[in-house]
Amino acid sequence: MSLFQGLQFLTTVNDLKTLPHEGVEVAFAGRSNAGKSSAINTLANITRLAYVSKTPGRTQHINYFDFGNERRLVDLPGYGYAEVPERIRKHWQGLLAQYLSHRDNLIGLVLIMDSRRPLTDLDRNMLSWFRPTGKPIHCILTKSDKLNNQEKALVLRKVKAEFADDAMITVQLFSSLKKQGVDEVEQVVGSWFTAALELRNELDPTSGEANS
Ligand SMILES: Nc1nc2c(ncn2[C@@H]2O[C@H](COP(=O)(O)OP(=O)(O)OP(=O)(O)O)[C@@H](O)[C@H]2O)c(=O)[nH]1
Ligand SMILES: [Mg+2]
Repeated sequence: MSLFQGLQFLTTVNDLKTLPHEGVEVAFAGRSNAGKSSAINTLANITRLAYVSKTPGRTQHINYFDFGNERRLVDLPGYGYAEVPERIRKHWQGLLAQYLSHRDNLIGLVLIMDSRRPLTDLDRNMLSWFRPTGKPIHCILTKSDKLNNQEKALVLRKVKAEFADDAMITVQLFSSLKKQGVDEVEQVVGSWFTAALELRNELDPTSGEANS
């Protein structure tokens, strides 16, 4: 069975103090309405695993999903939604900064961006908090079904060029609508988990059963 096919909802948390202690996790971050929840549903091949809404700013919690073997996916609250009151926006910004820069369980960041407007200032904030950790980042340019082939090639080239000097950052196009790009996400995220679990087994050979 492919990695995402076994994905199940685990829990919802509202602050950093209640994050699970165990497991390794990959976080999905992105502007509100960029298509995070849709991407998670498409990857898992389940229509209503993560909540998709036409109203931006819907995901205002940290949702945990489980792949099995203590591997988790974290759906972070979308940022940049203007209708959210300033005080709440500040709160989540601070929380995201803390989470991305200090969370030990986190092994990689999937940054979801609308392929029509990637790398906004807020996306760059996320990158600036996470890049110092040295952990890998995979940029997913969503809603690629809205672009023609030439536009797709152009945006892919543009975003790749931004990070040409950083081997820890990879980029791909994705469409939840057309289910395009699923294999590539699987391959990248799968390789992160494999590397993390191998490292854990090297450090603690008694944890080997978690890698079966
Ligand atoms: N055409 C097209 N529309 C998409 C795609 N992915 C998401 N959408 C639409 O974009 C809107 C937002 O999608 P969500 O998945 O809820 O976005 P989100 O990033 O989870 O948003 P928040 O929860 O507010 O942070 C919905 O109307 C989706 O149907 C895609 O690949 N193609
Ligand atoms: Mg969402």
